[in-house]
Amino acid sequence: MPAYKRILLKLSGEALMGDDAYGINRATIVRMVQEVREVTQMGVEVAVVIGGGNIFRGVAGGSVGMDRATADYMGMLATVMNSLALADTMRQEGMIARVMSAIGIEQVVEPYVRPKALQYLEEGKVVVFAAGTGNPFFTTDTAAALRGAEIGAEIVLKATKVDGVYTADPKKDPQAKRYSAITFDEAIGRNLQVMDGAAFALCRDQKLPIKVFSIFKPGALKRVVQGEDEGTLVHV
Ligand SMILES: Nc1ncnc2c1ncn2[C@@H]1O[C@H](COP(=O)(O)OP(=O)(O)OP(=O)(O)O)[C@@H](O)[C@H]1O
Ligand SMILES: O=c1ccn([C@@H]2O[C@H](COP(=O)(O)O)[C@@H](O)[C@H]2O)c(=O)[nH]1
Repeated sequence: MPAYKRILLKLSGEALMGDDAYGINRATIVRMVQEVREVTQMGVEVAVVIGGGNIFRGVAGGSVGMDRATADYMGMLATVMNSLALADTMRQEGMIARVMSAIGIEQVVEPYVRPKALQYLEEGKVVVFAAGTGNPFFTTDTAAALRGAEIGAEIVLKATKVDGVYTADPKKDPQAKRYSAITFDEAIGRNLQVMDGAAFALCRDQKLPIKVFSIFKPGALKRVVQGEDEGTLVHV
């Protein structure tokens, strides 16, 4: 029995690489999609935001001398590519998905129109929100918070490379301890970098909880959706 009727799932772009150095690993994207399918089969309405870190990060482009806003637009276009790959894999796995872009690219995908997105969700289609917020200087974490709030999702699920929120970055500090739950104020106050501050602040203001869990752990998404103890809950 699912604990939620509608979720916003934020999928790590970087995780799409699997063991490759760059791009989209076929086996990885298929496995991710199969996990999403399991959840849709439980009757949960699923909207997805996928990152672009496997292809391009604006902040990295900016740091090597590119104009930051231009680099960020390239990052947003990277998320469009990932979204197309995700929706196509969903189609191959027997699901119906629609990609909606926050930046105009109409020959490729339809634009984001909130009522249309709501209609798709009510019809049981998976909606993939591409191009982040459509604005530079943001990330897809903030896009997930924004779209999650707009569509009335009950929770934002951040499926990432680590299995929760830690006292420090667990990839850098082996002594870091995982929280099973943490408030938004604490996460913001401690400057925990697992998600950007804008995303935390938006979810806090909208009282939209976030669950952070590992995208690499088989069955973790299903357990989260069933309300089981998995990852870290960030709450008001
Ligand atoms: N306090 C913390 N707790 C957990 N993870 C942290 C913390 N601080 C930093 N991190 C890092 O944050 C990363 C997750 O955020 P990030 O935005 O980089 O990934 P993503 O959303 O999975 O990727 P993408 O941007 O490609 O979609 C983790 O891989 C982890 O190393
Ligand atoms: O609203 C947004 C979302 C993303 N970007 C740019 O895209 C890249 C990739 O997104 P990640 O969340 O880092 O995976 C990001 O680094 C930004 O450069 C953006 O500008 N606005």
